[in-house]
Amino acid sequence: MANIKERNEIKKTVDTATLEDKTQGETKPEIIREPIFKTNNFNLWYGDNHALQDINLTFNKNEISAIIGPSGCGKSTFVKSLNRMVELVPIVRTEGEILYRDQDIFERKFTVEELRTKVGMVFQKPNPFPKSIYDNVAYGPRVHGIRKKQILDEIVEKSLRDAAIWDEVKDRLNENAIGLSGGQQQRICIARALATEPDVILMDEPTSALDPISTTKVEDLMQELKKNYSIVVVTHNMQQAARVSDTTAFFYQGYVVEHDDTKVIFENPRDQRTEDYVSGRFG
Ligand SMILES: Nc1ncnc2c1ncn2[C@@H]1O[C@H](COP(=O)(O)OP(=O)(O)OP(=O)(O)O)[C@@H](O)[C@H]1O
Repeated sequence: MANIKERNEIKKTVDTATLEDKTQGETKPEIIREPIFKTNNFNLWYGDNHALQDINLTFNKNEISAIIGPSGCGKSTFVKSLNRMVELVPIVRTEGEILYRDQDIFERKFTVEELRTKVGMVFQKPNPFPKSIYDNVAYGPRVHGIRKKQILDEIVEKSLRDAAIWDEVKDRLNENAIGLSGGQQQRICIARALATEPDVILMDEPTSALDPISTTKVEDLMQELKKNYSIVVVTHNMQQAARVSDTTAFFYQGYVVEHDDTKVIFENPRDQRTEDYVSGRFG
């Protein structure tokens, strides 16, 4: 096992460079990891409660980045900081930087609306509007001023296809979305998030209210989506993090204990607390 310094060096190389493996005399496809989000000493307080402490994380484009950790450690708070939704809580105060594509999301010139168009969110409990399936998906584009039926039709179909639910709902687009199963509702919510053409999708425990079959569908969908989007997912389900994610960050009591490739976090973690958590010794 490489020592910490060596492993940091390896990680640095992987994070910033183009990798070529010529060990077998052949060149493997290049792996380029391009940062999409980077936080620099990010801190957050709810009143006096210092809920996030010196968070330094980098998430890469076209990867699934998982956030794990025991209840109350700040996972949801962190993910809601990435699209500034957390600021809806009036007692919130933040310090430090969150860079989205190298741009500080707290800078004046970057509006919250612009940020949330680029960084969509899917919640724990499917929350479709009590409207038709069509109107749920067309909602965001309409807010952005798209009125032409033909364009809306195209966006709705593409979003539902990308969310892997088109075949199930194409003949009932005018039915109320509330009448769908939980798993279908969650994919409608994913389609709704996709309809505004985001770059990043934040998912806060997207399958915790779903049955195992729906969970598998959403996990398969995440694998498809990462080809075109970047995903940050909070999960309580360790197997899910291990199955779907490229990197995993382990949060504990408001700070990041360890962030690395998911394989390392689950098979060879540096920190005893990570080892104890991923092996189910506490949680
Ligand atoms: N709206 C809020 N107002 C005040 N404090 C809050 C609020 N939301 C969260 N907190 C506090 O911030 C800390 C982190 O909570 P958070 O919900 O981010 O944790 P979590 O890891 O997502 O937990 P869980 O896994 O149970 O969802 C906790 O101490 C919590 O009590």
